[in-house]
Amino acid sequence: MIKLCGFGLSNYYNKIKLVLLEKQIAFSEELVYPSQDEALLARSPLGKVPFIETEHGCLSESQAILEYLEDSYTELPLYPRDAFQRAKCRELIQHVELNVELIARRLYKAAFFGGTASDETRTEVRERLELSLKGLSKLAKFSPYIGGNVYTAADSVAWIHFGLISMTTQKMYGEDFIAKYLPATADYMSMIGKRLHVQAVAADRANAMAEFMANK
Ligand SMILES: N[C@@H](CCC(=O)N[C@@H](CS)C(=O)NCC(=O)O)C(=O)O
Repeated sequence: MIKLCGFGLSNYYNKIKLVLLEKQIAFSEELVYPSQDEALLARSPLGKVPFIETEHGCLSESQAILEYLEDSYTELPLYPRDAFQRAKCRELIQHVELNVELIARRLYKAAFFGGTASDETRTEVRERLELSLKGLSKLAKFSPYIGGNVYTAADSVAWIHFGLISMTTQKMYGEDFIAKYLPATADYMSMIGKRLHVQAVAADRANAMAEFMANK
């Protein structure tokens, strides 16, 4: 059985958890926090989460994990069948993660964990986020799903990251950039939020947050 390793506040961990649930793949979970411990580095080379344990060995990087799950468990596909549409789905995921989430990530410490961000960082992140979100607004369809009329892996990814990015920009700039540049996300997020497995992930994440706050 697949073992998913990481912690419930991690957006990339929750991305894979949601994919496992949507594809109805049996899995167990192991609570693992990122670190540079040798024991962890042997399982995840940068000490990051998530990673999964499979019968073949460990696998890190959430997108490699998602594609492994998609290739190995074909019954409930999360990518379209058509090659071009599959590529469009991957294109959306790449834009959300590389051009938006990874940029916003530079502010997470300052926004949520008592860190600081210089004025230069704040300005640079703002400019890059605004450009990227304008670009994403040209790609995202929200009709009603992000890539069109079928729920795909890109929706699992978008739902997970959009919420966190909204909170980050509200905290850092007093403005929700996701709502500003992707206004259709208001209806979209509440529609996706009604899905059974999305609700399960959201509930587990809320518990993880309560635990984190209690131990702060
Ligand atoms: N590209 C990685 C990103 C994973 C990632 O950044 N995970 C965070 C937790 S959400 C982490 O482990 N951070 C610790 C670190 O950067 O050292 C993936 O898609 O799996």
